[in-house]
Amino acid sequence: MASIPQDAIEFPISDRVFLEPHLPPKDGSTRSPDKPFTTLTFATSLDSSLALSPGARTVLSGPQSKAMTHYLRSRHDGILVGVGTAVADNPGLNCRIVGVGGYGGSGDLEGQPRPVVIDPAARWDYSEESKLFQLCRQGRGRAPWIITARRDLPVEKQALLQKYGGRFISLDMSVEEVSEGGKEAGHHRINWNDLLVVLRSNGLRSVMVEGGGHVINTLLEPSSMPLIDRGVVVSPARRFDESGQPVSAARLANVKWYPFGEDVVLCGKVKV
Ligand SMILES: NC(=O)C1=CN([C@@H]2O[C@H](COP(=O)(O)OP(=O)(O)OC[C@H]3O[C@@H](n4cnc5c(N)ncnc54)[C@H](O)[C@@H]3O)[C@@H](O)[C@H]2O)C=CC1
Ligand SMILES: Nc1nc(O)c(N)c(N[C@@H]2O[C@H](COP(=O)(O)O)[C@@H](O)[C@H]2O)n1
Repeated sequence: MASIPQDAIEFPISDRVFLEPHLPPKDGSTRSPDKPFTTLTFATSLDSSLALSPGARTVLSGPQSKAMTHYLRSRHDGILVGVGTAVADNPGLNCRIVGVGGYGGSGDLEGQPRPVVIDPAARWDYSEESKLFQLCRQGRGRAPWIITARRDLPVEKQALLQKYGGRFISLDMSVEEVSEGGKEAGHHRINWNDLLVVLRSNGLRSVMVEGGGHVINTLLEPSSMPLIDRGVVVSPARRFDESGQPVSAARLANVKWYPFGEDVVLCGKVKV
């Protein structure tokens, strides 16, 4: 057996049982033939925050639920975050569970998910020192795919990605005009259906969406929420019924709560 890095995490078999009904089927089958099984997962504090302040890397999960996150990662082909999270957290986006590739498993990257970063304007200023690429060099993680609307991609950025087996994937996105501090600005808006189709056509049979806030809130909008197979809710935009009364933005079916170390884990099926 290959040596196991010191940051490897154990996730006991007994703790895996409750998660199984919420996970992508092991045979790779999906509800829809052209899209991956999509799980939305994130940690939230009692006051419903993802982080202490916008863009601050914040550890909310206790050790057991962090281990659960890593186990979930091992069960998905891809992990998706927005560029806000990539910039704020400098994340590894790999899986540290003992037995996956790079953590005592086979020498290759078996069980290691593909990081996917939504970065419409290609603003993420990654380098050789970014944690993701350090892990690639150590054989403990895969290089990211970056989903972008930009066509004129910087050559050096492309070269660095390619060196580690990552790449940019171009996707058409609409641009929304918004007013920011009195100034007009254009914000890209991804079509989640298109994105999932592209990820499936690139070989991902399952995707775990981790955050951050903008990613979660747009995925939970009524038009894209049906694309989620499993997940929970944080703070999506308000919805109103025909008479203008506010209605809850998302509800879950088959809800299960599991006390887990110092945290509580909520799993469910998004009810459309
Ligand atoms: N507690 C948790 O489980 C997690 C917490 N976080 C936290 O979330 C914070 C980052 O959240 P945000 O700033 O909201 O950043 P984000 O990670 O949601 O990224 C936002 C950016 O990604 C792109 N993007 C996202 N959704 C898009 C869409 N539908 N269409 C087009 N482009 C899109 C845009 O460029 C946007 O500016 C950080 O503090 C991070 O630590 C992040 C992941 C998980
Ligand atoms: N499960 C979970 N709990 C928290 O408290 C978190 N802040 C996060 N964040 C997500 O994990 C990424 C960082 O971890 P790695 O370096 O990849 O191990 C971060 O980017 C968020 O996606 N998750």
